[in-house]
Amino acid sequence: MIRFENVSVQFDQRRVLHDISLTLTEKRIAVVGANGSGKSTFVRLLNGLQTATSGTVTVDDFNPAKDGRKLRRHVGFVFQNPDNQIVYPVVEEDLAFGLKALKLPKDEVHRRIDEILARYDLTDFKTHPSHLLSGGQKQLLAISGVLVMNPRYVIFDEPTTLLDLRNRNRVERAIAKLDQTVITVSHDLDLIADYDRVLVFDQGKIALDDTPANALPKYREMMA
Ligand SMILES: Nc1ncnc2c1ncn2[C@@H]1O[C@H](COP(=O)(O)OP(=O)(O)OP(=O)(O)O)[C@@H](O)[C@H]1O
Repeated sequence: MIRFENVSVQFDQRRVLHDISLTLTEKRIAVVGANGSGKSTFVRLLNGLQTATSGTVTVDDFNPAKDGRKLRRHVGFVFQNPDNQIVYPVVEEDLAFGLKALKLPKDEVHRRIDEILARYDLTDFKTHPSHLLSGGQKQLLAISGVLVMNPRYVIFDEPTTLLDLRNRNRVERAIAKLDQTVITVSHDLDLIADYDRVLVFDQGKIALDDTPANALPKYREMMA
């Protein structure tokens, strides 16, 4: 369970999140809103990439402000641009990178890597240079690098923005199949149309908190 209690975030003199209080228990939660409304700041609070200026964030038994390292294994984060996420020059090395910190037996490391490559049709690219993958394959590799760690939550920050329609659809299907709790920031409203809950951000506050069926038509009106 995720809980925000009176959470605000301020950069210099500017408040970008205002006194957010909520509890998240749903399996698929979408975060939408205009550019600069605070969506990324909100989700970055969930794995300690961002700390609250005031208030408390709790993710299960973790306090992201204090348990950053442990929490990053519990809460995986997929960035918009996979180039910011893929750090090693060869596909299998990139997947092994995070796993090293878990100190797993070698055969378990290989098993997890082979399983995730197979899941996303990347097996043939196991020993390929990561930077030569297509944009869609890179995004799937970035997702694989997060999932191979078996996180409890996966956050996607605009996962389809840079993709063509075919790869967008692949990523949509990949997200839909996940067992984890998923929190997705997106401007792609079709991507989140069947989610359980939508949080609509407006100038650092939650303007709407509802099902997609109720929230999205109102959001479209807000943006008209
Ligand atoms: N590290 C930072 N230092 C200063 N200002 C920041 C920082 N991070 C974000 N901001 C500012 O906070 C506000 C909210 O940014 P945020 O990235 O959370 O918005 P967003 O809703 O995710 O926007 P977008 O849809 O454009 O990605 C913006 O005005 C942004 O410029």
